[in-house]
Amino acid sequence: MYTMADPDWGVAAYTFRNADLPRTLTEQDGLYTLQVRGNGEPQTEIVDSISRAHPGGDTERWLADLASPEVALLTLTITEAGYRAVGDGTAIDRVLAGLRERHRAGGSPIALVPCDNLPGNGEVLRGALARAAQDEPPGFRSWLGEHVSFVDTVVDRITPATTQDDVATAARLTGFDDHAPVVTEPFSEWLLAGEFPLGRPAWEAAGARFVSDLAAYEQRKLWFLNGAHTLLAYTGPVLGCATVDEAVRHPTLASLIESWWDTAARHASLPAGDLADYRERLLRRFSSRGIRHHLLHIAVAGSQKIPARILPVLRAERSRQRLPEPAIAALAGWLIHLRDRDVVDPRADELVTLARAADGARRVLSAVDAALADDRELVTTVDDYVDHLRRSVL
Ligand SMILES: NC(=O)c1ccc[n+]([C@@H]2O[C@H](COP(=O)([O-])OP(=O)(O)OC[C@H]3O[C@@H](n4cnc5c(N)ncnc54)[C@H](O)[C@@H]3O)[C@@H](O)[C@H]2O)c1
Ligand SMILES: O=P(O)(O)OC[C@@H](O)[C@@H](O)[C@H](O)[C@H](O)CO
Repeated sequence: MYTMADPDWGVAAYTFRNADLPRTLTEQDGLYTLQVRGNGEPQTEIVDSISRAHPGGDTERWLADLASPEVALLTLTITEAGYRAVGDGTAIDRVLAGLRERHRAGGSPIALVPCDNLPGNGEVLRGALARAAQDEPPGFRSWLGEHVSFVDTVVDRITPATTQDDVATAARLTGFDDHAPVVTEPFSEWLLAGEFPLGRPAWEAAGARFVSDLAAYEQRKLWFLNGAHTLLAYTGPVLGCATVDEAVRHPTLASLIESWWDTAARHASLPAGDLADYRERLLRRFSSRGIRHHLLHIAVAGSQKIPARILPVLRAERSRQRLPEPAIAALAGWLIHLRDRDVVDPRADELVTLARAADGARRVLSAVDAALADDRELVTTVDDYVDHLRRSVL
């Protein structure tokens, strides 16, 4: 959507696992409908920035694109877990293969732009590629260090998975029989920090902002938005809520969210006025009836999200001897999820076994933070909160 603001640029899009989506997009000339849903009738826009769409398995094409000096940058949206996966066929492995090809073909510089919800996502990607490249020849490794730029980003726009109803609505609104529409909210923020050695689209024409340091914005978004989503994703289903908008209307969860934001605000870096505006707007965004954002879709890969979103605030509170209820609730809800649900997480097997042990709270905490696992008062409180949450259902 941002790239559409600059007609000089286009996107060659690759999926990782999904072979149907590139086929669908190719059949409709790369066009798709963006359905923006506020509280009234959805607004629609046809996005035309995808020039080509390919399945990730099209290795020859991928390597040729990455080798081409016409390609100035690569954005990645591969989930938090995608940066952690190592070995053949992983996203990091494929990016490294592409960069190797680029180096061989003359070594034009390139910017890598990760768009996943991780603190310091540019640095996370740099670290993952450096680890994957440790046995590569020194010439290639020094090229990676000197000619590949890592751009930090914060992407802030709630965009749930597309449903069959969304497909039907898109067709009704536009007359275009689109099989790959995207539903989103009116709010949109994209912040970036880093260098683009071969240039970039004029994304600022569509509202992107380029800043020198993203840390405070990352913290605001990951703690306030994603932290609240994580809290709701693990507690909401226990209390019978299926979506974010249902959860923020549930009195217990609504008060947990407010309490989470009060707690996070005590430790956040941005000025209080900025945080107050952000949370006021967040409440409206979460309450929107136009967006059906399923909690169980958000409740994946807790092991990658809780350490970045909940634990920094919890540690800061524990250092002041406080036991913040919303952070305890998030951990208790996560334990219940690990015990009762089908768990999707790169550490699922390990975590499910730990959670189902007699001292599950301590063991699960030890898998994400050894010091917190030694905090007996915290562990007991999480255990008690599991019972409290379960009793709340009756
Ligand atoms: N949807 C949103 O509201 C939103 C907003 C801001 C940021 N994000 C970030 O984008 C990420 C993806 O969200 P989405 O809504 O597009 O999800 P999605 O499920 O629609 O897409 C995830 C994509 O990542 C790929 N993937 C999954 N696991 C992977 C792995 N281990 N390695 C490589 N690729 C993998 C999938 O094949 C798929 O193409 C989120 O995890 C989040 O960090 C999402
Ligand atoms: O899988 P996650 O938790 O990183 O993301 C799920 C949602 O919280 C997320 O997609 C938000 O909608 C998004 O981060 C809003 O900008």
